[in-house]
Amino acid sequence: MVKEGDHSVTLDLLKQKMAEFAKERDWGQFHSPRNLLLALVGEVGELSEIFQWKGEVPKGLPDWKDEERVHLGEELSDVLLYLVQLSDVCGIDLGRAALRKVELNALKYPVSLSKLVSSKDQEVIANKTLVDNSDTSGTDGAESG
Ligand SMILES: Nc1ccn([C@H]2C[C@H](O)[C@@H](COP(=O)(O)OP(=O)(O)OP(=O)(O)O)O2)c(=O)n1
Repeated sequence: MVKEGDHSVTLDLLKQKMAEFAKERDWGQFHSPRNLLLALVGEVGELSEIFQWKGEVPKGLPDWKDEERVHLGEELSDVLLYLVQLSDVCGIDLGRAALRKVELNALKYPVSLSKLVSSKDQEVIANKTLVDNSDTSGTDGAESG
């Protein structure tokens, strides 16, 4: 049984456990990349429902009941477990890929740059991807720099 603060939980362990889970039930036949992606998206929907209509909630969720926290942990886990399985059947080493992405992010958004610009511009940089990908032409088009 996993105890609180147990640092032995790794992506590899989760990958092994989920592969075992699927094998024991002969569910590998259903775990195609597309099916796992759809299951993942479904769980993201369930995760979203927890926050739906609540308005903004403070970090740490100070006012949440224990059972709400447990539920949140379960939905976060479902998302992670499907993501781990999706990566596995696609032959992607998720840990390595994520670590590489962390390094790429650091190159793309250098600390030196964030210290040069105002906090308003930092917000713009942090949301740049969202703005770039948004379809709305009504944004104020604010640019950093
Ligand atoms: N074919 C399947 C079915 C389930 N799971 C695993 C991954 C998730 O961690 C969890 C998802 O189970 P459910 O589909 O029962 O979803 P919930 O646990 O969210 O239940 P519910 O949708 O009833 O709230 O079980 C899996 O790997 N492969």
